[in-house]
Amino acid sequence: MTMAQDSDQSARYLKQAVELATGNVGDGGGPFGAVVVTPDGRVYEGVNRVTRDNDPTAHAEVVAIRTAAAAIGNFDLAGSVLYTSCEPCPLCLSAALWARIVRVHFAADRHGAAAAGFDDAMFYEYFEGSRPELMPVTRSDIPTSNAPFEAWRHFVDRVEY
Ligand SMILES: Nc1nc2[nH]cnc2c(=O)[nH]1
Repeated sequence: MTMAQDSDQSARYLKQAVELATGNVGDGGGPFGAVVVTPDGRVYEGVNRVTRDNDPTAHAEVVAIRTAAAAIGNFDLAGSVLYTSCEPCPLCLSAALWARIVRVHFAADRHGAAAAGFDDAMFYEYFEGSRPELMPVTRSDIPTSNAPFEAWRHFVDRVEY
């Protein structure tokens, strides 16, 4: 594929993600949509389902990743590209990293989301270290802290991910 064809395809999938996001508003969901495209060209869609499913993790990108992984029958989406209507929040970025997504394209950014009342930009500040008060995280190192990892290392049939 030439670079021009590649960028045409990117524009098409990004437009698809934005259309999903806009359509999702009328369906009672948040204004976010996403598309996962696998290396062999299969396309999986996701829309934000947080309020409809009472699931705070049901961001469009996470829904698209879950849909793709379930359809393919593999938790590893290596080589797949994620197109999303809005800059992925830290949750969605983490989901993409765990899925081994190779690249992310987004349309609107965290500031556009903030202007619409969403906390994406604030959560970035938390991860950058400037808003620790948002959610303190503390460690208690108990005697069995590492027992689960020891069990994992010794389990010969483990499926690594
Ligand atoms: N990128 C993104 N940001 C969000 N902020 C709130 N919901 C979402 C979502 O589904 N996707």
